[in-house]
Amino acid sequence: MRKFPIALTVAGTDPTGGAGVLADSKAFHSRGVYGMAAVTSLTAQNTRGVQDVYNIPAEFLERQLHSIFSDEVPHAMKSGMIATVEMMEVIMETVEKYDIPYVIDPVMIATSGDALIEERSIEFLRDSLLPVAMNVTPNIHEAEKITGQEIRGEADVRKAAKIFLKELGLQSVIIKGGHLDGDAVDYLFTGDDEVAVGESRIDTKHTHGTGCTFSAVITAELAKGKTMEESFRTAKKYITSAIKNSPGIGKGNGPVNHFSFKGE
Ligand SMILES: Nc1ncnc2c1ncn2[C@@H]1O[C@H](COP(=O)(O)OP(=O)(O)O)[C@@H](O)[C@H]1O
Ligand SMILES: Cc1ncc(COP(=O)(O)O)c(N)n1
Repeated sequence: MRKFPIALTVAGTDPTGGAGVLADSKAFHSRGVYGMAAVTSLTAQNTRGVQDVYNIPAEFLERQLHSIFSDEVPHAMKSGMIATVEMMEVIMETVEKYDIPYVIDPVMIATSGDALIEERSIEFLRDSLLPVAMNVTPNIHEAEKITGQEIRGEADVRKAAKIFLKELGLQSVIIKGGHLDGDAVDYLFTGDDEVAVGESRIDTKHTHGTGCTFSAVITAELAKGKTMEESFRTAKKYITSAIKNSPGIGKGNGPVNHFSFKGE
């Protein structure tokens, strides 16, 4: 393990701490990694939904990233909610300049169903941002939006993965099956290799911030120098435990528990 692994998240805020940069930094900390955060949007949201969004001007995101990278280059970074094309451009330039492992959680809508990014950003994400990433972690809805393929089961997941790897220029993709029927199975595709990890579905409404947390754990593990497959397996164990032991905060879809996973 690196002596001081550093992971960076570039994402929005959730003032109730369930999703976005707060969830990410809790996950980084819990995995023994020093966390940094550059904020893309401030949201007014809670476990019941998103009440308002304020997008940070792209120039100010650029300043945050300059402050970080001119001082210390993180070992890995992730992004979550990136509402505008202008912010995506800034992130793309940073990743190209510093060439660090970069995981995209292609956040589009919140668990509550509220839209978090502009529709035109999806095209830029697909055509320009994805190719600079090491990995992307779409849920089923996001994978459908990006690939234009309907995903009903495992065979469709494989077809979509092929598009990510062969047409969109990704080295690897993790398609999360949290929204499919049956067990919660996630799939890592790297070239011709496929690793599927499934856990029994937990009957709960407390899944706010699961996608954020999952990709943050992957990023933390990559920052330590772990492989993509090792990082994926750790993230799956972490999120399962975090959902199982959710603290039951709020009146809606509550957050997960960052204290519960004790594994290596
Ligand atoms: N009810 C559940 N029981 C167990 N695991 C779940 C459940 N819901 C989601 N997960 C897992 O949480 C992670 C986030 O997945 P998903 O809900 O698909 O993404 P998102 O939060 O981006 O919508 C995945 O590892 C998924 O398998
Ligand atoms: C700032 C921010 N980023 C991401 C999400 C999505 O998280 P989830 O889909 O798990 O609710 C969110 N609700 N808010």
